[in-house]
Amino acid sequence: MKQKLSLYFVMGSVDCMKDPLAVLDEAIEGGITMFQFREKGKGALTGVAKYRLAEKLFERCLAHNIPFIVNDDVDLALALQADGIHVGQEDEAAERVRDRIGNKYLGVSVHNLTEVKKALAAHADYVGLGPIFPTVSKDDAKQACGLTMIEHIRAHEKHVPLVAIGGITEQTAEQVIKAGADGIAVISAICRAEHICEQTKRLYEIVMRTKQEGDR
Ligand SMILES: Cc1ncc(COP(=O)(O)OP(=O)(O)O)c(N)n1
Ligand SMILES: Cc1nc(C(=O)O)sc1CCOP(=O)(O)O
Ligand SMILES: [Mg+2]
Repeated sequence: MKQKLSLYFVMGSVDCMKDPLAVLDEAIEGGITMFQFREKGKGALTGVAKYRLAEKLFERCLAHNIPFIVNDDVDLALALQADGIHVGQEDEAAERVRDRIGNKYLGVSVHNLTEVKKALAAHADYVGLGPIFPTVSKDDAKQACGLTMIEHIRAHEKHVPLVAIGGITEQTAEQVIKAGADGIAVISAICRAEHICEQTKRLYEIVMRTKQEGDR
């Protein structure tokens, strides 16, 4: 799991400045290790249109052996037979989601150590900690928790697979991994890049090099 979390790309049509399929293709070519379909926000697709887009993005991931995770929508994840689901503290309860999805991947958003322990008790496969830095991609994001929260959680839960999210860029990725995250989850660092493939390659290289330097 920790390897899969290394460069976790989160995206929906609203985040993209061009065709989401083209964005995903370039990100895959650049080396993403996991993908989350997060169709959310003003102008997001719903119903059949959402399903059709998810289906096409999933096909791309399947062809390249990239785990395809659905954000929030457990019914969609089950209908597509996706690889997993990501839920937050205000979504369907993690225990119930675990019951519904069997052994598919379950990711849970956390903001502190108490929530990490609860997520582990619900048999989450990984936790998503954020926002580490201020973000432009989530309207209802909490206050940034900074690198110290990664260090704090890692000091108390040495083995939990943890991906950091929120405002992470090429400039901050190294510090995030050094603080103890197993990977970075990003929207804008990839979606807003002028050259998506090259930018993704740079992020991948930073994460992998920093993990190797730390023997992880
Ligand atoms: C990897 C990852 N971590 C955290 C989140 C945030 O989930 P949530 O708090 O449920 O907020 P929404 O993304 O649903 O707006 C995430 N999606 N992915
Ligand atoms: C989807 C999401 N969840 C967050 C959390 O704090 O749980 S922050 C966030 C948005 C991440 O996008 P960007 O890389 O553009 O900052
Ligand atoms: Mg959610």
